[in-house]
Amino acid sequence: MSAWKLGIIGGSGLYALDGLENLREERVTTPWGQPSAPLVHATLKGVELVFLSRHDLGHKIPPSDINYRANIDALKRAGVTDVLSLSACGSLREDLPPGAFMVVDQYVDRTFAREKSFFGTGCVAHVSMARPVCSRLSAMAGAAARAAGVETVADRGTYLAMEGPQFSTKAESHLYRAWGMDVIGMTNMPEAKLAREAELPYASVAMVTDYDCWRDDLAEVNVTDVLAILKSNVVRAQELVRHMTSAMAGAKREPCPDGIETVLDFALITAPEARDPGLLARLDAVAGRVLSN
Ligand SMILES: CSC[C@H]1O[C@H](OP(=O)(O)O)[C@H](O)[C@@H]1O
Ligand SMILES: Nc1ncnc2[nH]cnc12
Repeated sequence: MSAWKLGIIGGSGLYALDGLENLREERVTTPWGQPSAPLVHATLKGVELVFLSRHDLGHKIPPSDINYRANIDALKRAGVTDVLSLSACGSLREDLPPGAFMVVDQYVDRTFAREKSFFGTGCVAHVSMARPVCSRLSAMAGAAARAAGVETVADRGTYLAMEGPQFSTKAESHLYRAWGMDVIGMTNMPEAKLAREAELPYASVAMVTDYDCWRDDLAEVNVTDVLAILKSNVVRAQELVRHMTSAMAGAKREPCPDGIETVLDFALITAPEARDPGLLARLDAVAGRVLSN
């Protein structure tokens, strides 16, 4: 058994994983409230994984109501070493058609109605988000997407996170293209920021379902069309996960090459005597490594 323990956050259309072994469902709560769904502990190709459905079975939770803090805290408590996010997205680029997968390497966060940090009054921290994803996990995700037979795989690109739940106006869609954004979605922020605060290496595969609404020659994005494309994307995402765990089974896990597992060494600013014991207690999983002595 390798030392990898992969956390997988499944987005729209991906409410469960196929082919899991030694499956055990666990309903947990965290100091931040309840995660979106029960954690599914399992093995795949001999690698331990923990699956969490972001919107819950039946797609009950909208992007703004997802308890991102509870989701990341729960995965951290479950002992995952790495987190892979699988998400539907709209494309802002002609050469990323529906069915293409993009491994995200940058974000622009335009969300505004979500809790974005584990830290706050009584324990202030500022982590770097300059390089928001884990380069090793992202490279593995790109290789696994190709091995899964995905025709168009982009190894990098910027994901614009919008608040939603409404899709964008044409003016917004054109603006984001002018900004050089590649894909658009509603969930990767603050998820990626919180994973970083929790010192969890995070990678995200954005699976294109539509061209949003910037193309005048095509119908504007709507849920019915998204669902039709999602079905085939999800089959390939399941295959991607199988290839990813195969690669992990064959490679001993070394510490994250980007130093993500120790970012809090350089992030806490509140003097020890000024820290709020109540907040410190809630941070036991996320920041216990640096706060426990
Ligand atoms: C069903 S279309 C809009 C919905 O899909 C994406 O969700 P996820 O990132 O969890 O796959 C998008 O962000 C919206 O929440
Ligand atoms: N066009 C779009 N905008 C935001 N989120 C999406 N998820 C899938 N397609 C999307």
